[in-house]
Amino acid sequence: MIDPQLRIGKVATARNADSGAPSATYAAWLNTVREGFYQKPATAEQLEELLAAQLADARVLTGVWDDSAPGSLVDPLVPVATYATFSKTLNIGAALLRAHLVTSITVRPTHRRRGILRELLGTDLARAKAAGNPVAVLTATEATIYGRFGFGQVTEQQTLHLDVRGDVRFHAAPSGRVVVLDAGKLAGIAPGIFERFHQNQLGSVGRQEAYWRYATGAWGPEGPEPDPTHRAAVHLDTEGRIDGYVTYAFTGWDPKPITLEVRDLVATTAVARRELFRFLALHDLIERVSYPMAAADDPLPWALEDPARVSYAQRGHCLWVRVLDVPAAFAARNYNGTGSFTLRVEDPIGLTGGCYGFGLEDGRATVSELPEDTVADVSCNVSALGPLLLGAVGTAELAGAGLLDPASEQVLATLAALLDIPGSPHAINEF
Ligand SMILES: CC(=O)SCCNC(=O)CCNC(=O)[C@H](O)C(C)(C)COP(=O)(O)OP(=O)(O)OC[C@H]1O[C@@H](n2cnc3c(N)ncnc32)[C@H](O)[C@@H]1OP(=O)(O)O
Repeated sequence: MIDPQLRIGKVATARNADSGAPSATYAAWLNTVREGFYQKPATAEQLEELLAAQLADARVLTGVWDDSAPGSLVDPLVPVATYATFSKTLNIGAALLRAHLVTSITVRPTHRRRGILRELLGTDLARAKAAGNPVAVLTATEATIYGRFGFGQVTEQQTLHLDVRGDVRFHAAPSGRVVVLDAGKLAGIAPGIFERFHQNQLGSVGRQEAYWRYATGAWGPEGPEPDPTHRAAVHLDTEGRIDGYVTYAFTGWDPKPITLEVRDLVATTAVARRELFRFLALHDLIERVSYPMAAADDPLPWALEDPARVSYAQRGHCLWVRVLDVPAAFAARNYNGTGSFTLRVEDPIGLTGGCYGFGLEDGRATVSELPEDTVADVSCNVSALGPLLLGAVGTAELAGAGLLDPASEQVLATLAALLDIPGSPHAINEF
């Protein structure tokens, strides 16, 4: 429960009836989010852009207002906390699972540690479960916040630096061709290429509208305004079909090394990805290509005669997954072969706790809730279910980390044989 003078409500995205402009309530909400992440207030043009993008995402916006604040000092439209959600899909290997995306959480310093986040997230996750979402996902600012709410980290990201001084040699001969194009042309290309990537990449999350605006350079790193430094190229396969794109920018002659920064790189095949990196490496006068969304096990070094040209920085957590419906989520993933086991889940906020029976046949599962007093083969906290669902790490590693508690070594070996499937989850977006 939060303080009684705090009022939680939805923020209408409806436009002002007379002017058609974003409403004052929306503007106050949005600028509170921006303040929470230390961004400048949005201009009228930026507000318009951001509202249009959030409408395209069909976001549900929530605010918390403190009615006890002195009216002479504070605009009553300005909330003390913000919260937003929208709906996309999460690739769990065998299926795209409907996912409840949580974002834009801010609580003003004057109202922190009074349970506002707990109230907003707890209520929202219960609603998301009731609405039939098997999972909720978010990207977190700090790794220590969301485990207590049942989220588990499933992907990492790091910045890849490719030293492109001299001749960068690849093992494979060039394949297909790369075409540099006006970034505006990506409006009709980027969503389809990403969708093909998303269908095949374990851990990928559907992208919000903002990504298509970034792709064309209509939005830049500084926010929703055109970015004249933005460049784009596509890769065409040997049949002339577009199978990947990259957007990038020159970051200036200082500081050194002189860098070409990748804004986004989406490839539907390993060859397209390799060829887009080859294209980036071919730029004269550039010393380094930098790519911020590399996976923990990025394959690029394997493509190079000199893998030591690749180095990494800023490794950190990216995607966090919270299972809301164990039977629905786990019946949708792949397994190895045939077998059975029982799993007990502890859920401190009471959404998924209980005992579940897994019946596996030829790699597919039927998962059902069992009586509370069932003896379980393995038990875990709900926060281990995200990594378990996506195979973010092996079952033995999860147990070794203290996140999974098997009844015996034999049970662990059986679980590893059934659950450990090839592939590592990776997401190339933030939200
Ligand atoms: C998905 C996203 O939007 S990620 C972005 C999150 N937002 C930010 O980082 C912006 C700056 N930070 C904030 O606005 C706030 O400090 C928030 C949102 C992180 C926390 O909001 P609060 O209302 O203060 O959290 P609340 O009081 O409900 O705390 C809930 C629990 O989380 C813990 N917690 C809160 N913030 C943090 C933190 N930064 N690090 C670790 N634990 C935290 C609290 O200790 C509490 O734990 P407990 O209930 O187990 O004792």
